[in-house]
Amino acid sequence: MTALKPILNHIDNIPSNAGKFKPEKSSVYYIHHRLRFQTSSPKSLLWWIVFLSLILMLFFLSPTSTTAPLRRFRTTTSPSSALSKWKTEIELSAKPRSRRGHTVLVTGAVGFVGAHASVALKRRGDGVVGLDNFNRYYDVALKNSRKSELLDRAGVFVVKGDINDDVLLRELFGLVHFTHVLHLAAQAGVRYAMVNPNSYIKSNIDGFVNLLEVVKSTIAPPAIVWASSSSVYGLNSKVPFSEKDRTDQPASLYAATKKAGEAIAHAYNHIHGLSITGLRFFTVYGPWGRPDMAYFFFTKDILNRKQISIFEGANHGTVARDFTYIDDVVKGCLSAIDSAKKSVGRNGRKKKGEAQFRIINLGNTSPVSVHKLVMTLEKLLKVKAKKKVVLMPRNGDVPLTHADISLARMELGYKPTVDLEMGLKKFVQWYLEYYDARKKSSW
Ligand SMILES: O=C(O)[C@H]1O[C@H](OP(=O)(O)OP(=O)(O)OC[C@H]2O[C@@H](n3ccc(=O)[nH]c3=O)[C@H](O)[C@@H]2O)[C@H](O)[C@@H](O)[C@@H]1O
Repeated sequence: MTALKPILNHIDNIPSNAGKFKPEKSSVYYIHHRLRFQTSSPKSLLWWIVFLSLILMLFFLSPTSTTAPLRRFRTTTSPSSALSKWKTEIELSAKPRSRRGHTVLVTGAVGFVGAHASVALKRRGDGVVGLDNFNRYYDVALKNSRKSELLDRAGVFVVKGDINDDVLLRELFGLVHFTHVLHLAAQAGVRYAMVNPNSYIKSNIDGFVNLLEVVKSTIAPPAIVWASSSSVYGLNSKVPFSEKDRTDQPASLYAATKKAGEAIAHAYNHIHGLSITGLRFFTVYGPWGRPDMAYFFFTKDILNRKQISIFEGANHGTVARDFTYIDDVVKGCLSAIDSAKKSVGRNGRKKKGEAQFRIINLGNTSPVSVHKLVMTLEKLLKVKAKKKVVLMPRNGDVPLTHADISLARMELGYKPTVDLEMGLKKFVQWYLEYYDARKKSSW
């Protein structure tokens, strides 16, 4: 294993900036030197064959390997024909129906908002390519279902890959001239940051920077629209939350990484002339939603007669969220794409003028308490919940979110139309159908 170390280190240490990649002289020399030195006896020759096969196996199976585009083609067909099929599918999916249509790369395409937004873009005639790493933060079967039942049906091709894989990103941007990137790939969830803090840094900071690095060095960089979060308002107590309010008191690491994302976006806008719009989503919910969110697991637990915890603030203070229905958020994303101005920098060179930079709230602007959320679910599910009221733990949550959406109205013509009762009705209908069908198919 010590002999493997230099090579494994080399694979793990691929720099995030493509173009800077050079094989490390020392490790190549080391292997070469050891090979020459040790192949003198037949026994050591055998060991070296085993050793080299091991390395090759590790190299091709490693999830972060730079051979990502090639690894996809361990199929029955030859690698080159599978590669050209992959490229053709991407090009086909990227093609807008009309000359005025956009060509959008959607990161996090099998995620909740990503899947809905990709389908909406494709349906109205834009070209769409999805990118997603299908990670295991929550049920991968649900992600696969979003792919097969929503994206495949709409004709959106999804590349399986990570935003940290700059080789793959460069390949995609080399293949397709994207006019826009809808960047939704992220580590979501406020409370999970207590369990796995590094995943937030890896996706929301490293991944975002990697994407921006690749985008900024393309010949004609696309405009970027990306998902920030209402959580950046943190301990801000002035309501409703306006984009002008302070956002320097995050209550979770998740919020801190989203706030950092906004600062990073500003730097790339300022230096490289990238057109960037950050959308602060407010507790988005609806069909095909995220199982880690309260409305989703409350539904599951209520149906399973399992106790649920309802958070309340100090002195029995109400905890409430500005729950925003998925269709309203998707409309906001599409308007943000349509109203985005072009980036002004190119080829990584400095900008020639000011590029557009926006941060916009996408909320519902009518907060509802968690108690009311549960009562609505009880009514829709026709099951009484086993409730336990507990003091909101200090692990990322804030007592209240409430969006001021006047900027969204002005910039995007945004107008949310679905209230929590109507939205939950649609969610519950989907939930029962989806899990019922799965139960039946497993019988
Ligand atoms: O809008 C946002 O910025 C964020 O919205 C959600 O975060 P959150 O609003 O905390 O949504 P949930 O985790 O679904 O919680 C909803 C409400 O239920 C409460 N809750 C949660 C869990 C629980 O066991 N009991 C409970 O009362 C929370 O305090 C909160 O008020 C998402 O999970 C984040 O990814 C997103 O960025």
